[in-house]
Amino acid sequence: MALDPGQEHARFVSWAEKNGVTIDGVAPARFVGRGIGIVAARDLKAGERLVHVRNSSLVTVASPAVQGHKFPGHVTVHGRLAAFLATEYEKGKAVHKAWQDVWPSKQDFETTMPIHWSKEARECLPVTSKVLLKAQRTKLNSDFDTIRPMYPSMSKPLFTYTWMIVNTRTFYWDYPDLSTAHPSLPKKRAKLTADDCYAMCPFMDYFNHSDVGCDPPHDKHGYSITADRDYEAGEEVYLSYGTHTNDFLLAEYGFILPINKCDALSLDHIILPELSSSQADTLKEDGFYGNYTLTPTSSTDPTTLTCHRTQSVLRLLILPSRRYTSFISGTDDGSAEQIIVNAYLRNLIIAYQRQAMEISEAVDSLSTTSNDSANKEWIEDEGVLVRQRVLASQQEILRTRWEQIRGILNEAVRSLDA
Ligand SMILES: C[S@@+](CC[C@H](N)C(=O)[O-])C[C@H]1O[C@@H](n2cnc3c(N)ncnc32)[C@H](O)[C@@H]1O
Repeated sequence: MALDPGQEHARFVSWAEKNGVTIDGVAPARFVGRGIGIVAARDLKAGERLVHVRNSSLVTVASPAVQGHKFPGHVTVHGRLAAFLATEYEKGKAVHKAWQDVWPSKQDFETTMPIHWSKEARECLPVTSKVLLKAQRTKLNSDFDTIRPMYPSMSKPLFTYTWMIVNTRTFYWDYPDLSTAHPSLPKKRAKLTADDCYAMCPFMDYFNHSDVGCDPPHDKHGYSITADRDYEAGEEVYLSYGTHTNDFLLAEYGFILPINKCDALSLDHIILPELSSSQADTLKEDGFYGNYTLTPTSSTDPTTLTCHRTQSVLRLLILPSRRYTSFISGTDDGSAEQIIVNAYLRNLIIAYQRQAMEISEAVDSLSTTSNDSANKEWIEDEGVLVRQRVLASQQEILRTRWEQIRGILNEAVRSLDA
């Protein structure tokens, strides 16, 4: 159900409309469990343009206000935007104050974003989320270290907050006038990487994600969002942030979808320890080391469960190496050995099921007394009840994710047994 979002959102919408955002037929609303999102304010037809955000309303490293900070060349785009927002944040009259006022609070992030969870709760994350989180923390720390000499008084908690705002609220932007956009950006479009292409986009950052939703295409004039289907007044309108698994969404955005057609599980932590060092070398040489996925399926054809890479590594593990070679070279489809490959995969999945049960039990026994769950000042101030509420919401998301994982593994075993 769409609830009234509050006065600060009405103020922001009016600020946005005066600052290059055109809004038609949609409005911000509060949704239980999803914070603020976008609701259809009237019946909408597929293809109708709902939002347009002018190029000059975006905040990118090419925006004059960000360029004004003269960040040294080695500061990443993510770091520049986070430092810019952090310096703006404490100004009572910041240009983007109305926008800032509608962002999630530090406390919201400390509840939902795994980077802020206790070590004990982080230990209960799926392996893929843990790997992403480690990379996220490394990037954040490195960005803070490069920024600190310019702003010695900038606090790490504030920088972490604005860094997470950038992480959860930016869109892919590849600068229409790239050759003059910013001296630290490559001059040729082909040289741009995803790490260069961040834009903060007012109003568009209200949209929540779904695996099926509107796309946010952009051109030199800015971003447009059109309805991907008909909507009835009162329905939530989602964007698709991309083809993301729930483990990715959890680490990078602090939520999971109840049903996610893009979901998949990594089998790396189950398969890689089985490899001898020479098998690992062979796979690296052939470009088949890691990235082994299990795709949810209700099909009784077990070959739809795993990707070609997984089928390849399983063959290297249990068959003579020439059988592996003929499989990866495509001279043999491997069907003669499929039964023993499936049996081996089944054993690996059973081992994964045991781990999933153990971690689910650890989630149930998480407690508010863990060493570092009490180190957030605001939680200390608010006392035991808040700490319990924060923990309960982290446990709920972890329980749900592990139930999903167990469901995928059970389906896989059923499919292999069929
Ligand atoms: C771009 S913002 C969307 C607006 C945000 N809900 C807010 O309150 O400002 C992305 C954040 O919204 C939340 N979110 C997005 N899609 C969601 C979904 N389907 N379910 C739950 N939370 C979602 C997550 O907290 C995510 O980090």
